[in-house]
Amino acid sequence: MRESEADVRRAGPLTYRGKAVPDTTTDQRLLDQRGPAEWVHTDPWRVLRIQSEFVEGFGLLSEVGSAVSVFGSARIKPGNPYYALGETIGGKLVEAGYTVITGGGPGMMEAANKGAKQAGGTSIGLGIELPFEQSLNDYIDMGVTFRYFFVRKTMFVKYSQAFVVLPGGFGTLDELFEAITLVQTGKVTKFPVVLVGTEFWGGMFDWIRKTLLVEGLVSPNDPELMYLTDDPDDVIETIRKAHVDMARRQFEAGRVEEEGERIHDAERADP
Ligand SMILES: C/C(=C\CNc1ncnc2c1ncn2[C@@H]1O[C@H](COP(=O)(O)O)[C@@H](O)[C@H]1O)CO
Repeated sequence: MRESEADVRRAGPLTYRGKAVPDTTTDQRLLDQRGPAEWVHTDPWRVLRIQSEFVEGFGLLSEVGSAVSVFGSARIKPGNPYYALGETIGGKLVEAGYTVITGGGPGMMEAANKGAKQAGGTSIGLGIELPFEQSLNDYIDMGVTFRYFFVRKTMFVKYSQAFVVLPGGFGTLDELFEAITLVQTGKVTKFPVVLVGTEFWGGMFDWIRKTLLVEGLVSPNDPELMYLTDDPDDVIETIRKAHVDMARRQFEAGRVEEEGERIHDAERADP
C-alpha cells in the first residue's frame, strides 16, 4: 500500500508516520516564535560564539603564506621615531616574503601594517572588541575583530613563523610573555621572538638576567628565548635564518620518519 503525503513526513534524516507526524514543520517552529532570550547570555551559548570565532579565524588565516606577527603600543603616534621603525620593519618583512599580522589597532600596529601595505604585501589585522569605539586601521587588507582575547592569541601563534615585539605597554608585554611561556613550557615549538629597541627593552633584559636568573626563577637558557636588536635588517635575518633551520629540521624529521617506515615495511615483508 502506498503512503499518502499526509501519512508521512520526512524532516531531514527523520521520518514520521501516521499519528507521529507533527502538526508543524521544523522551519515553522524556528521561524514562527521568538521565545525567551536570556539563554544568549549563558555559557553554553558563549561556547558556540567562541567556536564561531575559531571558525572565522581559521577560515581567514589558513591560506595565508608565511607570516610574522608584529606587536607594539597602541598609543605611539605617527611622528614618533618608533612609528617609523615599525613601518620599516613591516616593509622589510614583506620584501623578505612574509605576510604581516598585527592586532589591527592604532600606533605600532598601524605602523607595521602601513609599511607592509606600502611595500605591496599582505597586511592583516586581528582586532579585538574593546569597551570603547575602535576600528581596524586603514592599512589592513584582511581583518577579523575578535570578541575573545584568547581566541585571537591562538591565531597569532598558529599562523606566524615569528613574533616581532616593538616598544609597548601592558598589552605588548602580555603578548611577549605569552609567547615566551608557550615556548618555555614546550607547548609550542621554539620560534623566534625578536624584541626591537635595545634602549627600551634593555632594563627588562637586565632584570631577567640579574634577578630572575640569579634567583633561579627561570632556567639558564630561558633568556635566550628572546633576541634583542635595534637593526631592522637583523630582525629579518634572524627570522629568515630560524625559518630555514626549522624547515630543515622538519624535512630531516620527515626523512627519519620515512626511513623508519621503510625499514619497518621491509622487516614486515622479510621477518
Ligand atoms: C589604547 C587605544 C587603543 C587600543 N586598541 C587596540 N587595538 C588592537 N589591539 C590592541 C589595542 N590595545 C592593545 N592591543 C593589543 O595589545 C598590544 C598593545 O598594547 P599596549 O598596552 O598599547 O602595549 C597590541 O600588540 C595589541 O595586540 C587608544 O588608541
